[in-house]
Parts: sequence; C-alpha cells; structure tokens
Amino acid sequence: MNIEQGKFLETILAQKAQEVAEMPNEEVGKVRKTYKLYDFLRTHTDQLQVIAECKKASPSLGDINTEVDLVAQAKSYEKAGAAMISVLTDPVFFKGDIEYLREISNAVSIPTLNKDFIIDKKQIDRAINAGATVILLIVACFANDDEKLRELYDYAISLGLEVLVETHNKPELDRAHALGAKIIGVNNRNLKTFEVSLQNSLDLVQFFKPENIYISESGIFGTAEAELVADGFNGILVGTALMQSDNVLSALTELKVERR
Ligand SMILES: O=P(O)(O)OC[C@@H](O)[C@@H](O)c1c[nH]c2ccccc12
Repeated sequence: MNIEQGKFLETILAQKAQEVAEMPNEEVGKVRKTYKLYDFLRTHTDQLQVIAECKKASPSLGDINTEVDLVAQAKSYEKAGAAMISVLTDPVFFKGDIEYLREISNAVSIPTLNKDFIIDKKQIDRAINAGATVILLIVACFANDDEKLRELYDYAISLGLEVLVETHNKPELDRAHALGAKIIGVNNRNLKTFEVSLQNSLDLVQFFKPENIYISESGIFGTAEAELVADGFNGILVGTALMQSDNVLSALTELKVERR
C-alpha cells in the first residue's frame, strides 16, 4: 500500500478501523502462564534486557526478511536470552499475521507481545486467545481520547495482561504516567514521518519515575546504540537488526550491555 509522506498513522488507523469492523467477536480465554515482564525487568537490572521482534516487513523499509521461519527465529531469540518476543500481527503494513503470534506463543515459554495498532477490545480478546501475555497500546493512536486509552488499558489489565504503553514525546509520556502505566516504551521512530533519533529516548530520561520500567524502541542495531540508552532504560525493543542478522545469538548477546 502506498503511504503519503507524513500520513502513515492516519492511513493505518483508517485501515485498522476497517479491519476491526470485520473482526469476529471471540470468547476470551485465560492468559497464557509465564513470568511477568515487569517483575523480570525489575529483577534483571545488571544488563540491558532485549525484547526481540518478529517482523517480516515494515512501511519504512519494505521487505526485511520474508523467507524466515518465524517460529525458529523466536526460539533462537528465547535461547539467546530475550526477555520477551514481540510479534507483528498487522497484515497490511508489516506482513504480520495473528497466526504467527499463536504459533510462536505455543513454541516459547517467555512472554509474547502482540505488536499491532490496538484500538478495540476485540483485538485484546484475540491477542489473549493467540497466546499474548502483553499488548501494545500506542498513545499516538488516541489523539486526544484519553478515555478510550484508559478503557482499553483497564480492560487489558482486568483480564490479566500486561500493557506496554508506547510514547514518543513529553506530552505522550505525561499521558502514559497519568494512566498509571508501569511499562512504558519510548519509540525513537516518529510514526508520522518515520524519522528515527535515539536522542528522542535520551531527552525523556529526566522525566522517568523510579517505580516504572522503560523500554527504548526502534533504531537500535548494535552495542553502540545499546550503550547510549543503557543507563536510562531497562530494556530495548529490537526488530530489524535481529531479523537481518544471520547469527541471532551473537547479535542479541551484543545488545545485552552492562548497565551502571
Ligand atoms: O526494527 P526496529 O527499528 O528495531 O524497531 C522495532 C520496533 O521498535 C518497531 O517495530 C516498532 C515500534 N513501535 C511500533 C509500533 C507499531 C509497529 C512497529 C513498531
């Protein structure tokens, strides 16, 4: 799909609304049993922890790795010491599939994140039934609608999920804090322009609260970038670098740098 410059988020939200309208209601089951991401990150603070992503393509890069066996990829991530596996389920822009999440969740014992643009409770029920233990809520998807953001956040928590709340700037970080989010992501990629800057993560560290967990997302490729964010952040979310690597073990190990 062609996306006009600066209009990505708008385009995907329109597409998402259509997708959700056609999505069947599922009777929601129990959340898969694994450790809590929050607890794991609170107790594993010596090294920067890695959330490793299964992503075949993206709107900014096009195809990243479409031939890959995602279940094998996820198992390699787990074996290499990832704290969680993130699985893209958006079919149109990321060549994802809810079935990837199901297959991967069945094959690993660590937490799995449903990486999608979640705007409706139906998607949360579907995530649980596909084995996710964490969902993503992107503050930018709820332009000025804190009520909707809170409704979905509370709904997910009430069902036993953990929620990664994604922010990009100070106003969004303030909204995540107001929500009471405990696991907060800072995306280095601007979802409107696709511009990536690690400075974005670094600028927000001064506003972090000691009781929360913070994840720096996107644009992290190796030790150099990992070290830049290692002091302020508990973990990083890495997709492209791992999907393009022919040695997942060494690529992931290189990212788990010491923290002070
Ligand atoms: O491939 P990268 O640059 O390592 O980025 C991973 C992850 O942060 C990125 O996929 C992402 C962050 N937030 C998102 C929201 C939707 C879709 C994708 C994303």
